[in-house]
Amino acid sequence: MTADLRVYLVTDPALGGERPLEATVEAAVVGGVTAVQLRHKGASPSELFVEARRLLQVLDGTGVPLLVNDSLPVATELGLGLHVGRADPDPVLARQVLGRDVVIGMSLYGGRRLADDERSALDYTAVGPVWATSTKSDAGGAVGTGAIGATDRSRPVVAIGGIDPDRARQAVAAGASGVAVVSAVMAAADPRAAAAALRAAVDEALAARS
Ligand SMILES: Cc1ncc(COP(=O)(O)OP(=O)(O)O)c(N)n1
Ligand SMILES: Cc1ncsc1CCOP(=O)(O)O
Ligand SMILES: [Mg+2]
Repeated sequence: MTADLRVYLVTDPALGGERPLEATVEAAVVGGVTAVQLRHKGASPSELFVEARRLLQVLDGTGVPLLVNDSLPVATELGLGLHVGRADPDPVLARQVLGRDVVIGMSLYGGRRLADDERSALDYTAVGPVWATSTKSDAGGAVGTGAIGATDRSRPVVAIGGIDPDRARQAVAAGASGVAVVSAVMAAADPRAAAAALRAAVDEALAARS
């Protein structure tokens, strides 16, 4: 499936204070987020189901796809896209289970190349952390924008890790199709404005590239 990944919001329940998750996502979509991933490490499948259903309501009619992090059962049950990493479900199996109509992406670490079957299963890959981040404690050190160009580019590449609008511009200039952000939107006082600033930066950098 072709996905618009220009500004890809990855959620984190630990950020945003008292503000409900749905309120942040709704504002971020108004601001210009083009894809949303429900990421809630440590949540039980039933918690993920509840949260995903709420986010589906928020996204209904917007055209913005919802993915879930790590959980093939939740993606399968609710017809969501899926993001997987190193120790997660195999994307080739996930594609067989989920079909062609949802977005599937995978984190690529250490310059790993894609096998042919992975390439055809995946809609995008993610590289990071491009800049240092405190959002994911096991993310490792910053890999820098050079890693974007060095990543297998047979699928669209999304940059993640420490992204703000200025860095979003740099990531796109280095070859990314879009940026994935957690704290820049989830922890923002005004998530709509934060998303709009990121979207403007990405669109500007994409236009400058073409
Ligand atoms: C868009 C995007 N990029 C990278 C990740 C990280 O995935 P992973 O390496 O599996 O780590 P966890 O998110 O599961 O902690 C992501 N979720 N989304
Ligand atoms: C989930 C994930 N994967 C690599 S870095 C990261 C966290 C990025 O969070 P932030 O945008 O707050 O730096
Ligand atoms: Mg994972």
